Amino acid sequence: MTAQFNRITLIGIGLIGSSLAHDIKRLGLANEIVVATRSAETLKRAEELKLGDRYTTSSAEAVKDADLVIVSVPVGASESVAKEIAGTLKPGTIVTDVGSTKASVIAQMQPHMPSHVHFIAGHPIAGTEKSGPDAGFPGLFQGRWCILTPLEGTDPVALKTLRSFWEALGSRVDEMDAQHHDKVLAIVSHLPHLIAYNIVGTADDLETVTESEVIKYSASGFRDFTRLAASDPTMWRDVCLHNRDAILEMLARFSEDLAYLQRAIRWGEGDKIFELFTRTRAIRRSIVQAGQDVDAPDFGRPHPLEKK
Ligand SMILES: NC(=O)C1=CN([C@@H]2O[C@H](COP(=O)(O)OP(=O)(O)OC[C@H]3O[C@@H](n4cnc5c(N)ncnc54)[C@H](O)[C@@H]3O)[C@@H](O)[C@H]2O)C=CC1
Ligand SMILES: O=C(O)C(=O)Cc1ccc(O)cc1
Repeated sequence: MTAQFNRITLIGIGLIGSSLAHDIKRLGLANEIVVATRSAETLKRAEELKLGDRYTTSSAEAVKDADLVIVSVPVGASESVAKEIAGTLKPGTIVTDVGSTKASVIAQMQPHMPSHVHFIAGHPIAGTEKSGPDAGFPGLFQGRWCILTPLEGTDPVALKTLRSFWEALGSRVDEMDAQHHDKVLAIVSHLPHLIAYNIVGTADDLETVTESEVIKYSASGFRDFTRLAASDPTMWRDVCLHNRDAILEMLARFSEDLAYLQRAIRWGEGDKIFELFTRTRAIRRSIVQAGQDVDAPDFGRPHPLEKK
């Protein structure tokens, strides 16, 4: 089978970049993978893991002659990468990213992109709490959604090519505008991470319960939060700063709803508590029914209700 791309350049080779490298190699999607990252130490590790065919700390060098460039760095580093690569991109290259926020990444990158390339921002809704080149694994994107946020005037052929790249990795692809993406992700991903960071921080600050008791008796509820709260601090600091408005809106809603629950508990309003818990239980059922329960043993297989 012929490769979909001759040369794919991966800028940033942490969890997402290295997972992409594993799959591009495994599925033969490129004749050559070029790996670029800022630190020489990370680059050396990527080479030891045989994630690419060529390695460089110069992003400008790495993108020369690339057909597809995928930027997988913390969202706050997007502008510096865009500036670095702008001068060496060849005509027709598709430039994309995987950042967890989209409006800010577009604002940082788009102005620097020469008119002869196709810049289309994207976000695979797949990951773990781990980071770095050792954290990646083949199959991360299988059965998961990838959201593309094309702009007015985005070339439909380039969009189709990028879509089929993600589909080749086993992802399902949706398109939406960047602002809407940022709102949706603020509630389904960013707020849960902030709640996790906060609850684990609260437990850490308690004077009347010791740290060893928290660890010893942590039922799965708390344990699930500690997994999310172990996520990369640089990445999540950047998400907070670069999806500020949507996150603040969701935090305000969350605080109001928490106050409602607090009041119901204070006044012994069992019916209100019961009604809320019944409603939320149904959401979990819908996730399972939609084939989005990633912990299920058959996750990633095409869902029977999904039209191919
Ligand atoms: N971790 C996750 O579960 C997911 C992360 N994302 C997004 O993917 C992007 C990458 O995240 P991870 O791979 O998890 O992070 P990571 O921390 O594992 O890797 C980041 C990589 O970027 C490199 N880097 C940082 N600044 C750079 C710069 N200025 N120039 C070149 N390389 C630079 C680092 O050396 C490292 O190789 C982030 O934007 C994140 O929001 C998207 C989906 C899931
Ligand atoms: O580890 C988890 O549960 C995640 O939620 C991973 C994740 C983190 C950030 C994203 O933008 C998308 C997915």
